[in-house]
Amino acid sequence: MHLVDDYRPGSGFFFGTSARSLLATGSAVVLPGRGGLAPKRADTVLRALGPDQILVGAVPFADDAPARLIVPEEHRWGPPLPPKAASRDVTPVATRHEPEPARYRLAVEKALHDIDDSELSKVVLARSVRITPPTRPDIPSLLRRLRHRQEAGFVFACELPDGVSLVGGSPELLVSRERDVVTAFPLAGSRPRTGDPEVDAVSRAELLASEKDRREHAHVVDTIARVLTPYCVKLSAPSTPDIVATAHMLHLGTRITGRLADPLPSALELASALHPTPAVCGTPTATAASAIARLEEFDRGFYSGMVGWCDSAGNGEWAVTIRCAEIADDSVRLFAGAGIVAGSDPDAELAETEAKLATMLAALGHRQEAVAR
Ligand SMILES: C=C(O[C@H]1C=CC=C(C(=O)O)[C@@H]1O)C(=O)O
Repeated sequence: MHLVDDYRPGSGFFFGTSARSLLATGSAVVLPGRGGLAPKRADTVLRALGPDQILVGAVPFADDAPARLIVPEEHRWGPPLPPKAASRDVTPVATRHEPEPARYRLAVEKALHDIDDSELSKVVLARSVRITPPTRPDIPSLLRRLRHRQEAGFVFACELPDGVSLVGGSPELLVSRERDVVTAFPLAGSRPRTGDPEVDAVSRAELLASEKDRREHAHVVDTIARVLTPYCVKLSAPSTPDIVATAHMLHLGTRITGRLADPLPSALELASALHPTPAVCGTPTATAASAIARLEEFDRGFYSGMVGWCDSAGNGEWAVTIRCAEIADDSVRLFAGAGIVAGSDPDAELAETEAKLATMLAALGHRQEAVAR
């Protein structure tokens, strides 16, 4: 028995790292407010919290979409969630794409023109896939299987209005704050991981040597450093990225750490100052956000937002809401995106989003039917 087994669909929240797990239930306070505004208002709520109270939830990608931030009735911390391998009987599943893969490719081509013709340097273009599983997935089992594919990252579940559960296994830390120490660990620049050690060794080397991927990565590191600098007395980041591996992907990643100045901002204030980073939006942010609104054909919802917790002292952890799905009674909607910069190849970006979608699909026990291009 793990505390995840007490997760209550309808009113639960779970956030697990490799160090510990957090389970929250009920809602003493539901914060009003849309996307970007909700975390700003939350600061007043944070200051009014009792010493044992926390705030948990998820913020969507778009500034004008409603956030889901709550003060739960109760919460418990526990040991890390033990991983569980998915069943070996992986079944193919019919998928509905938004947009169709060929249109996604076209959107990448249009983004490449925008990058040539305007101040846009990077834009993250996403796609969504809807599947209809025979029964609604059981959240504790799904979280255990996601943990198996994401041992170093974050697994989360958050109940949204209208009976929808947001569930995912994200490899990316947006920001954490513990006393006066702030950490961000942005990822950008990717290759699919095959599981064949020789092929993956070549991909790792290629990724580290790729000028295009290093540029795509640098946009995120530079922006995060620029946003965090005014809050810090000291901030450092290695000049060369590392490789962060998940079950399905290899990413370039850079751990950024800093010492915060007084008065200490809360983890939520830092997260909302950073969101949306160029790992999910682009550079410059406003130009990339309008390119996304023009080129993507679906509503991102909570995908590419942030999910996490913050306590009354302002400590907390917020992950980037990727490798996730919105689960409803009759369907499951998965999301994945890829960063586009000058030199990106539309076919490779489409393949990258497919590999990213495999994280959730495999945890759900499925694989996608071959995608027609
Ligand atoms: C936007 C996603 O991934 C981000 C995180 C890691 C690598 C990324 C990339 O290489 O494009 C993306 O920036 C996603 O998984 O949907």
